[in-house]
Formats: sequence, C-alpha cells, structure tokens
Amino acid sequence: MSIELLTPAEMATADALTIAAGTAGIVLMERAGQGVSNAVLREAGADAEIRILCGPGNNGGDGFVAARLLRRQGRPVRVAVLGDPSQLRSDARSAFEAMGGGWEALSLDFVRSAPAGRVLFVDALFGAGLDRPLEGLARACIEALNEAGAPVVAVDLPSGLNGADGRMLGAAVRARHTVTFCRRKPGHLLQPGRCLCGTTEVVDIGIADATVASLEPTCFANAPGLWRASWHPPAPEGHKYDRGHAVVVSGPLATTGAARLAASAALRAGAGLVTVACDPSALIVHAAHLTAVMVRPVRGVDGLGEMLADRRLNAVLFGPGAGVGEGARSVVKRLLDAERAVVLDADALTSFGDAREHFLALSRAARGPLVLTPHDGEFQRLFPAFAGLDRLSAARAAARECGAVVVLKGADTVIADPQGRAAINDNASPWLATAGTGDVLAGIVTGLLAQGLPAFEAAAMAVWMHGEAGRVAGAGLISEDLLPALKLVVAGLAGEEDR
Ligand SMILES: NC(=O)C1=CN([C@@H]2O[C@H](COP(=O)(O)OP(=O)(O)OC[C@H]3O[C@@H](n4cnc5c(N)ncnc54)[C@H](O)[C@@H]3O)[C@@H](O)[C@H]2O)[C@@H](O)CC1
Ligand SMILES: Nc1ncnc2c1ncn2[C@@H]1O[C@H](COP(=O)(O)OP(=O)(O)O)[C@@H](O)[C@H]1O
Ligand SMILES: [K+]
Repeated sequence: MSIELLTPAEMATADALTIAAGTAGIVLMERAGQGVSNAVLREAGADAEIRILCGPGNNGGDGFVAARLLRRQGRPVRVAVLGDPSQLRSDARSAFEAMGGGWEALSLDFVRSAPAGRVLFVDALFGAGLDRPLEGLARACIEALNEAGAPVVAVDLPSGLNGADGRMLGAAVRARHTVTFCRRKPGHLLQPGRCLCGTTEVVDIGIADATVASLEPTCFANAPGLWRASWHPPAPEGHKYDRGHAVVVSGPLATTGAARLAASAALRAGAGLVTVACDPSALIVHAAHLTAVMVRPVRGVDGLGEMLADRRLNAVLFGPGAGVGEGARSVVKRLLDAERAVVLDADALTSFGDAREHFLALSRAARGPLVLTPHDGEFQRLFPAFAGLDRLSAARAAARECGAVVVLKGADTVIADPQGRAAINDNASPWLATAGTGDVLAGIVTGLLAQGLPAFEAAAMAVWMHGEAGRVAGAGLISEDLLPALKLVVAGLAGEEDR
C-alpha cells in the first residue's frame, strides 16, 4: 500500500486536478462504485440481502453506482436515501438516475428491520465531505446500525469519522471493512478511526501518482518506504566504530533496569557499541547484569561532561528511570549543549513539567539532533496547550514549538518533525502496553541515531521496529522479549535469512 496519506481536503484537490486533466468525475465515481461492489461481493454471503444507505453528496453517489452494479449481478439490493434525491448534484445525481429507481427514503426501520445474520449494509452516507457533527436521522440510523451488529462495508470512511484526524463527529459507523480510494487518509490510521474502519482497502480509481506527488503530502503511514533508504546494514569492510557508540545515562541504584533495557535495545538496533553511564553507587548492579553492553561510572553532571569529551560517543539517551527534579534538568541542559544526538524520555521530560519555558529554550538551542518520546501523560505535562488537539496535530504542534522530533506514543504512535512532516504508526500490538516497552523504544531510537540516521527517520524506523518486535514476540510478551525479537526484525530489514 502507498505510504502517502491525504487529508480529505488534499483528496478533493487530487480529484479536482484529475477531472481538470480530462477524466470526468462520473468516471471516477464509476470506478469507486465498482470497487465497493467488488468488496461487497467478497464480504456478503451468497444469500445475503444488501442494504445501502446513501447520503446527499458524492459518497452517496458511490453507493448508487454500487447498487446498480450489484443488481446487475442479480443480488437483492435495497437502497435508502437520506434527504430529497431531487437535491442531488452533478455526479451523484447522474449515478442516482443511472440506477433507474428502486429506492426508499431512509428510516430507522430500514436498519432495524434487517433479519439477523441475513443482511450486509453498505454505509455510503458521508465520506470526505463530513463537516459537522452528526445529528437527527443520520445519527439515529448510525447508532441503530452499530446496535444491530450486522456487517457493514463503509465507502471511503465510516460515516461520522473525520478523515483528517481519526476522531468521531458525534457518532460513527463501526465497519467490518472500508473501501477507500487512491490513498488512505490520516483518519484510517489514527484511533479510534482505525478500529472503526475494520480492514481497509485502497482502490485505484485512476488518480495518477504524479497528481498525488504534486500535492507534496506531508503525512505518511509509517512503513519501510519512509526510512529504509536511510539505513544501511554493516558494510563488508566496516568495523564497529562505523556504527556509532550510544550512551544510556542510568538512574540511581534503585531504578537501573530501565537503562539496561534501553541499552540492550540500542545494541540490538545495530549501534556498534553501547555504554551505560551510571553513578558509582549503581556500578555493581549494572556490571552484574550486563555483558555486551559496557558500563562506566560517572560522578554527577560534570563526570558525564568529561565522558562526552570522547567524540566517538555520538548518541545519548536520558530519562528512563532517571528520577524527576533539578538533577535531571541539569543533565538535560548539559546533553543539549554537547553537540550529540539526544533522546529524552520519561523522567527527563517530566522534570520540566513546571519549567516548560526553560525546556523550550533548551530544546530550541539544542546543538545536535533531538528526539522526544513522551506518552500521553508526559506529553500533557510538557505541552498542556496542545493536549486538547487530535494526536496528529498535537505532535506536529509540539515538534514545531520545541524544534525537535516528537514521538507521541500510544496505540497510534505519531512521529512529527518541526517542519510539519509526520508519520502514523499502525503495526503495534496492544501487548506492547506493558512496563518497560517504552524504555526499549527509546533505546532503539538511540541505537539508530548512533548509526547516523537523521532524527525523523531514526524515530520512525524505531517505532516500526518496536511494533514488529512486538508482533514477533506475540501474545503475553514482556519488555525483555522484545530484545531477541529485534534480531529477527533487523535481519528482515537487511533482507537476510535469520540463521
Ligand atoms: N469526484 C470526486 O470528488 C469523487 C468523490 N468520491 C466520493 O465522494 C465523497 C466526497 O463527496 P462529497 O464532497 O460530496 O462529500 P460527502 O458525500 O462525504 O458529504 C457531503 C454532503 O454531506 C453533507 N453533510 C456533511 N456533514 C453532514 C452532517 N454532519 N450531517 C448532515 N449532512 C452533512 C454536506 O452538506 C454535503 O451535502 C468521497 O468520500 C468519495 O466517497 C468518489 O466518488 C471518487 C470521486
Ligand atoms: N494499545 C496499544 N497498542 C499498541 N502499542 C501500544 C499500546 N499502548 C501502548 N503501546 C506502546 O507501548 C509503549 C509503552 O511505552 P511507555 O508508556 O513509555 O511505557 P513504559 O514507560 O512502561 O516503558 C509505547 O511504545 C506505546 O506506543
Ligand atoms: K461512508
């Protein structure tokens, strides 16, 4: 599937450019309706009745085309129209007329009278043109549809879902399958949108790749096509110093596990060397646990500064298990002044909850690439002004404000850079919601930065690898299980059989 995601507004522009270049709108609609009809024939049982709910715009038009094609196949199809069909415009009107009758006015009964297990619904009420919260009959029908629990194939978007941000406008259809056109939209990947869509299929309706490219999309599905070219497996003549030396700054004696998880993940992600920097009091604990990862005692922020005099140490992670307070703030200050790639996670972010302006001043002046990896709670503490926004807009606004790459973690992790580029991740398993997996993710980002990837690519690749590792580790995983799983993920990216 293509990785570009188009907002409803961008999609409308792509449609308009295609029409202006000589493809009639009704031709696009015919292809869209054909895609819907094909999906319905796959999803509906041989004896199922098909009931299509058609709205007042072009989404409804796709429904009329599908109705005509399905009837031509001999399938029993009922069509219900929301509003007065004499008000239909342009292509939707043509599609309605071509259907040749056989429709009724939409009513609650159209939904509620469906015998259980015998009807497949097609939701062609609203798609990209939804511009206000649902109410009245449309909303009541959508709620009845969800209550009935019958299978639904949604056209373009489940009605009620905002394609730009994945949020519901009042209520939304819960579909089994969604057929969209040309490219997916952010709302197909962001939650709750992704769950409302069921499986999502993209049908080619003849909008050229060059037309999509001319829109210069800035939002992408997070997949290897976005960053794979930035990453290189070890060169045959290379050595470990070519792959960077990552540093993970440990918390105090009682909270060292997070740093070890992160450090092991950085090594698994391919950093040439990884060192845990810790207070001398924590040395023995780390030394007793770590093997391939090195340990180095450093005393306070000055000790860390001395360690970083070695320019080969090129990427640093701080935050997991670090402890909250002034000590953490002074470490952050030192790191951002050190001309290194830096990842700040967990306590490193929380420590600035009451000192946000201070954090912004530091992050904007950072002398090397900077990646922040907050979960929702950490994000709200650091960027309360953006907490009410949808996750895509929130991550973008935070990245712009602090001049860093922001990884807003969750079921639909968003990666955003200060220039407005964003990626939405959809390969993560809910089993990743367990203690310590965030530390592993921060370690992977650091390991990729050590290998020289640019910050956005490192962050996006890390989130994807983390998701894949979760899939490999499978149900019941704990954070340690991600470490051996990463070996298989790296081997897969390198295109090599695991041995
Ligand atoms: N040429 C094109 O533009 C193509 C469009 N396609 C289809 O067209 C759809 C977009 O068509 P439209 O832009 O006409 O938009 P929609 O059909 O999604 O909805 C727009 C209509 O719904 C009304 N509306 C919006 N929100 C409402 C609400 N909450 N309650 C009640 N009424 C509401 C609007 O006033 C307008 O009449 C796509 O989703 C896709 O299914 C496809 O046919 C492919 C080609
Ligand atoms: N429902 C979910 N589906 C997929 N991934 C999830 C889900 N919930 C959380 N995650 C992922 O799990 C990780 C948890 O990180 P975090 O909250 O920092 O945990 P910790 O601090 O315990 O390490 C993040 O990468 C997040 O994206
Ligand atoms: K729809």
